[in-house]
Amino acid sequence: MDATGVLRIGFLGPQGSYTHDAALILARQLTDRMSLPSCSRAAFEVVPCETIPAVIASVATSSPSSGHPHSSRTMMAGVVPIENSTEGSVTATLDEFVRIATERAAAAAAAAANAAASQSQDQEQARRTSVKICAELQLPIVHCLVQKRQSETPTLERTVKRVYSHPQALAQCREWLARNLPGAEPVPVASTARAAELCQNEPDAAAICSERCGHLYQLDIAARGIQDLDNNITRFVLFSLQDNVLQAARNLTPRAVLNQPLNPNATSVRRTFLCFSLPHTPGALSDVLVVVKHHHLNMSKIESRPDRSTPWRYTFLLQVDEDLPGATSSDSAPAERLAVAIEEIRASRLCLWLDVLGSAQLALV
Ligand SMILES: O=C(O)C(=O)C[C@]1(C(=O)O)C=C[C@@H](O)C=C1
Repeated sequence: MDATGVLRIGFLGPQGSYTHDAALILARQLTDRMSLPSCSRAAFEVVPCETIPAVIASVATSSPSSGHPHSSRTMMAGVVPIENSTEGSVTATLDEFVRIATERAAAAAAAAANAAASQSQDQEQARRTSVKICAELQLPIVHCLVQKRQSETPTLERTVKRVYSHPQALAQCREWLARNLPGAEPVPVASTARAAELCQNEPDAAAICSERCGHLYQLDIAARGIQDLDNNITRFVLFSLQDNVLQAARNLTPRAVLNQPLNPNATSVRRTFLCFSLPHTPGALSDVLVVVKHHHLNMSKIESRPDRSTPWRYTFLLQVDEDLPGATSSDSAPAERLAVAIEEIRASRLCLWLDVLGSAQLALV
């Protein structure tokens, strides 16, 4: 909670974006966990930001560690999309987390070497130092084509010259657009809700967004379920640098369907997000992966992002799930195995640096 007792959570806005849906679900489930004994539920406020970097910056820079401990406008946490099952990674999100990990690693190296970094650098690094991913939510994504309300119902072909949406949403509907609106120009904008907002004033434009978003901006729903794959799911992550949020989120296994009773027998797995840089030597990546394998940890995703300081060099993001069906009962507890694996990678200096971006509990229903 901030000074006003309200949990403020930033999200990629404006209102009506899919990230808004995710932020509302996560905020409700998180505040249920944070409720004080005397009241039923802590209050929350979800706050729209214009871009993914802005969501992350709002959390990293308005925290108590930024020197404003009593600010009533503290952004306690943020929600951003990280991956879609059809189109893959949300690179803007990955690049922001890579930036945080890189700065944190540099700060740790400077502290270790007792380097005399300038004060302003220290402050900038300190702000981002403890941002951690702490929960993951997966939402089914069903896209609609929406248009400004019109009195008659003209055909799509004749009326739509431009289709606004977030690049991920345009890509998830690529085949539908080619089949149904071959003459319309796809126009990428910051979010699906921003797209809906834009086409409120443009009769010859359409937007791709959710049905809720179309209604929110009082638009006509011209077509429903236009994503190319029926099974279209986006993963969102909650992140924070506040101890009470990180603590409350620790065992949170967020569900997309709110009123669904929790299955008491559902098992859950802990997912940890690692980020590292490697020496440019043969076998460097495989040496790290061998450690993960030896400790019976399940690598669920690997991704490399360009290192912005040197062309053709990369930083790696690794997702490790602490449960593997092949692990035997004689193995130590999964969390312990992960800690040992990380320690081994660090002690053997297999990476130039390695940062733990955070962990999230996932329900296996
Ligand atoms: O534009 C939005 O509504 C978002 O919340 C972003 C986003 C994304 O980046 O993947 C979220 C879910 C869908 O996959 C499409 C767009």
